[in-house]
Amino acid sequence: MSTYKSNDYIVQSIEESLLPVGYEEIEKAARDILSPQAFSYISSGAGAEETARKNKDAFQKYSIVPKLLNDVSEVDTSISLFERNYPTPFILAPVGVLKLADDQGDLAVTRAASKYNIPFIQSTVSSFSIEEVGQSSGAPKWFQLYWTSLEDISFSFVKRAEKAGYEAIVVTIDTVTLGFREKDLSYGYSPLADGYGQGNFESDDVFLSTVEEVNNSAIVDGIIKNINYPALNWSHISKLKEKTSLPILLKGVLHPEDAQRAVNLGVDGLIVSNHGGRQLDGVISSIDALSEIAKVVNGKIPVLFDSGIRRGSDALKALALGADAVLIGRPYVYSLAINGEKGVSQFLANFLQDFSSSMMLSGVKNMKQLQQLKIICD
Ligand SMILES: Cc1cc2nc3c(=O)[nH]c(=O)nc-3n(C[C@H](O)[C@H](O)[C@H](O)COP(=O)(O)O)c2cc1C
Ligand SMILES: CCCCCCC(=O)C(=O)O
Repeated sequence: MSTYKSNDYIVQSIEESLLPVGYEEIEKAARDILSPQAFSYISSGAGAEETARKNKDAFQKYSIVPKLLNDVSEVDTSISLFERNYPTPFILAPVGVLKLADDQGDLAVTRAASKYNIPFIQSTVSSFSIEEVGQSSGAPKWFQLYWTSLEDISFSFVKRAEKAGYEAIVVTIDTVTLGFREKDLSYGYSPLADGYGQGNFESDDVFLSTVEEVNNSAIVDGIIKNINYPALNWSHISKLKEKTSLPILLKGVLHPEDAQRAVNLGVDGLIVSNHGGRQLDGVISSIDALSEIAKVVNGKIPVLFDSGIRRGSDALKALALGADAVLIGRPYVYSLAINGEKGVSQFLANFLQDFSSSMMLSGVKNMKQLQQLKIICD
């Protein structure tokens, strides 16, 4: 369903109110459920968490200027991306090690996503394999690639994703090495060591042929060695283009010149993101980076956005500032921790209600009108 009438979802929300409604309450409930280490891994940012804070604060600088009396009795939230129609402009961001939040991890998330036909981007370091996630539900699936130091492993993942029916490859470019995450370091904690991030690796023949012994610690060491790849550069993206016919998106773009170069190279889409403040601390908030990048790209390829989306009005601002679609991250991970598949499903119902109400209250009834919505910056 892509057209909403007033309060389509709210009835469902009240009947199934197992999940807190507001983001802060959801985060608090997840904190109460998860171990301190797990909560810290999900919630924290790198360094002094300056960027993680900026992501949140920056949204408040932007104000919506509604234009009213436009008969919004029905709003159409549908979009089209890579020649496919989607009922909403939302996508679930790639999040590794989801078993940390719930035993069913990626499987629970994709089942919830399928109810709303929302694409799920599976992480390279997912808890389940491409094949398991591929078969878990009818949700559209994209694959997020951490380039590996042994290229054959990267290409093996891409081929497996193609075979399993995935519809796009998202190359994360901001994680050539892991950010300095002070809280995780203080705890001495890595969810990889708990075995939560090896779904794709333990089922990959090319990777397994590189480890001396097939046991947990060899696999974990192998993953860490492989996903740290500081040599990543534009030539790898060109090479990937030759290897797959799937659309390729770059995730983690913040500089307009990188956006321009990606367009020139024939990349199919960009994700403006600072990885939720988890990589380089001190970088620009994603929302502050968005408009300039959208301007440079000028509609040539889709510009997606993440980092800091918590509510419908945040999504509204990002879409009005030039995003073609928006990725949701931490809110669905906390909802998963609180109530598994049902938690994610409930969160999405509330989020969609919030978003469609926000459209109505802004006086816009479709994505085209949303792109024209006036936003002022303090
Ligand atoms: C626990 C966690 C794990 C993540 N794992 C990945 C990952 O494997 N690959 C990736 O590209 N991004 C990963 N991200 C970043 C998200 O895709 C997204 O950019 C980020 O969550 C956006 O910030 P927000 O959640 O604050 O909105 C992860 C984020 C979190 C919170
Ligand atoms: C400790 C393993 C890290 C894998 C990378 C997952 C990720 O992107 C993140 O932000 O965390």
